[in-house]
Amino acid sequence: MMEASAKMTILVTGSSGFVGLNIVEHLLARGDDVIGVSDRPVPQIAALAFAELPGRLVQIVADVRSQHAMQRIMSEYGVKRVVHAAAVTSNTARERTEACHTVGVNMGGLTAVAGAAAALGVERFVFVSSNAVFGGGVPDYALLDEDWPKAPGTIYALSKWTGEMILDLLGASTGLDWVAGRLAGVFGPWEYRTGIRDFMNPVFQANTLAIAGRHAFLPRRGKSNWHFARDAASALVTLLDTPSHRHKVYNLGTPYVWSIADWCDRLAARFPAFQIHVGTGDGAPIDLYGDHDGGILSGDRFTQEFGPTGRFDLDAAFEHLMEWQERHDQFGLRSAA
Ligand SMILES: O=C(O)[C@H]1O[C@H](OP(=O)(O)OP(=O)(O)OC[C@H]2O[C@@H](n3ccc(=O)[nH]c3=O)[C@H](O)[C@@H]2O)[C@H](O)[C@@H](O)[C@H]1O
Repeated sequence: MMEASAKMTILVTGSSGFVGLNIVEHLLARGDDVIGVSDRPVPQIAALAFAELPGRLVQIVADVRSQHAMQRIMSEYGVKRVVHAAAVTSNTARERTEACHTVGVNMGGLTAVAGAAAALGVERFVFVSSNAVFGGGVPDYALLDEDWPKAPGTIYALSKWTGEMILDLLGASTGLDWVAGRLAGVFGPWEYRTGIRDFMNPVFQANTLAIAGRHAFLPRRGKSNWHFARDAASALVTLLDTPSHRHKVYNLGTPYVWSIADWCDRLAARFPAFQIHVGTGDGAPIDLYGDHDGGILSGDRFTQEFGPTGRFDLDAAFEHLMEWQERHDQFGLRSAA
């Protein structure tokens, strides 16, 4: 059962990151006040867009590893609920080369933020986890349930899985009402981490519209299980709104495979003057009509309990991303159309 929405003050860590920005936007749009905490400020373009929304955003640059700092912030602003999305994310240089830092931020940061929330009796805590906990050895496009064997293949993945266990212990000893949403690969608005050349965010150059992907992540064949950022944020906020969840962990993603060719057809129809080039970040071509080459499908438990929020609606996602790019004129879309 979801609670009737009354205006609230919600703390979002990692508020300047890709997923965090989508969560913040969702909350501000429905009128909640957000205390955004991260180690860098929200990009100016996002801050300007968010200023037009009904909710109010207070930005604080702070170290999520400091329980003292987190507790002071929560206490000062009367924070009732927390979404913890700050992390050293996967496939970044730091994650690959500084394991100690990744462990410190992802496990230490989680423990500090959750510890502060527990100490203050915050009513709900959502942890942004990852389906990386399952590792790479899963069957192609199997619909994984939450209890599928874990096999973290990186320190990042291990830090997310351990994070869930930390919360389990902390919840048992303090009564903290926590829940984890394990994200699948996410794409969409506010993707700044890898720059604008990210999967499905088209880049307009001369008369070519390039869709270039994040190295290892982009399927080389024409199917995908990627999850639209707005849907991911909406699913996480649904978990935030729900008291005493039936389960502690939810895989969040699309429960089915969708076609990159369908996405490209829409782009071609929208921008007939452009040639469309589709390739991976390293220049390798993608066979748009080929068979799939693996991925994890998830979101079944979420969909059964909360409805279709976790499903991927290709048309809605396409229109939303086009509208977002038009609004922010990210890629010279106005001159391109
Ligand atoms: O897909 C996923 O599975 C991932 O999705 C999300 O990552 P993204 O949003 O894609 O990553 P990114 O854009 O790099 O933002 C990181 C944010 O953390 C902040 N951050 C980082 C390090 C630090 O020490 N302190 C800090 O505040 C930093 O300032 C920024 O605001 C989840 O948040 C992640 O937990 C993981 O589950």
